[in-house]
Amino acid sequence: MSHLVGLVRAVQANYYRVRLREPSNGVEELLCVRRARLKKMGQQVCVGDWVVVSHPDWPGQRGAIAEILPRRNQLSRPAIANVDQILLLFALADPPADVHPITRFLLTAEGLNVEIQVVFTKADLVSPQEQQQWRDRLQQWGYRCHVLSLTQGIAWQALRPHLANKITVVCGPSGVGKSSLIRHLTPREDIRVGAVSDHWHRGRHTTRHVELFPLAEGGWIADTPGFNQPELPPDPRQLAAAFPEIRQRLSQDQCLFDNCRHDQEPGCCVRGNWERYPLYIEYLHQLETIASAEPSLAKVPLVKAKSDRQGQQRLEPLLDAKKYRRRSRRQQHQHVNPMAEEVLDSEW
Ligand SMILES: Nc1nc2c(ncn2[C@@H]2O[C@H](COP(=O)(O)OP(=O)(O)OP(=O)(O)O)[C@@H](O)[C@H]2O)c(=O)[nH]1
Ligand SMILES: [Zn+2]
Repeated sequence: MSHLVGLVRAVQANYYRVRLREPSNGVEELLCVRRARLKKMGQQVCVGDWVVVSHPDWPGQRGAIAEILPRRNQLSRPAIANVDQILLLFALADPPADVHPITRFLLTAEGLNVEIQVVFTKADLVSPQEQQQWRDRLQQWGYRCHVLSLTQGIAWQALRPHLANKITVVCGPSGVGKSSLIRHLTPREDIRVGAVSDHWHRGRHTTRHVELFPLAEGGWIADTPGFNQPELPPDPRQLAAAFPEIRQRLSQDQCLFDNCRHDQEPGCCVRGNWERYPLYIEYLHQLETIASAEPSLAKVPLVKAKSDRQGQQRLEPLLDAKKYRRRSRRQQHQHVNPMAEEVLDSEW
């Protein structure tokens, strides 16, 4: 007997809305519960999971989830499995585009290890010059972006090929047009989930409800209402990897120290006058201050607090005995500039 396989589109209380891979008996979706065995094993079903459904009740359009197929990945906030890409949406105006929130969303998305699409909306509210400035800016940061207007119907259709046959999660600040874009992209659908029950509709509009909507070109898209205050990565050591500008510099050059924080260290190839460098430093210091106050994050300390001559506390990099040491003579010949060497000898 062939398995009945489907995609979990939405989770509400103890019910799972499952879109079947192939419609069966004239039914596309089943409202499912989770088999007791899964519950006993503590296996949570989440939106985006591919599942095996058993005990279909075709007239009632009900079923039970018997098995969760292996996940490729899983976002935790909101809980969505098998995500192919994050679509980051920002408005060019109303609310105005601002480097800080844009960077925080980018950092969060970078931490998820999935593809990133950057979209600027409300192009109708700014001049073509301003649109181009943001394009250029993002390009310098290492991202290509789409610029569109929903009210003027400009360019949003060009997004379609980038979404086809993928699970896309839309994130961005409040009011940038996330739900408007999803409404444009998804065909009006008649959700036929039987007598779906009050259970389902109650709480549908809670801010944290996550749902996958089918795209006309194939694939699925989800909004992330209520997740518009992204946090920085919890570990300062992950921060540098989330900046394409830093990745690019490190792919072409090397810092003197293996665990360089790219702050004040001698021989750092990352420090420079690129636009978001001051932002990197600001976030790094914020994270290090938090990490040094939280023992769990400070297992491998990165910084130590030291009083300077004026009695002011400041944070200094702590040297890892093995890693944070001078390079061998041979390596020094290849890389080190004499100034850095001098600082090394006198300070460390
Ligand atoms: N001028 C202009 N307004 C737009 C455009 N797209 C959306 N809007 C308007 O922007 C406002 C916010 O849009 P929403 O789709 O609710 O934004 P959202 O990102 O889902 O907001 P939250 O639900 O708060 O997260 C609405 O009044 C839309 O009509 C656009 O391209 N141009
Ligand atoms: Zn460095």
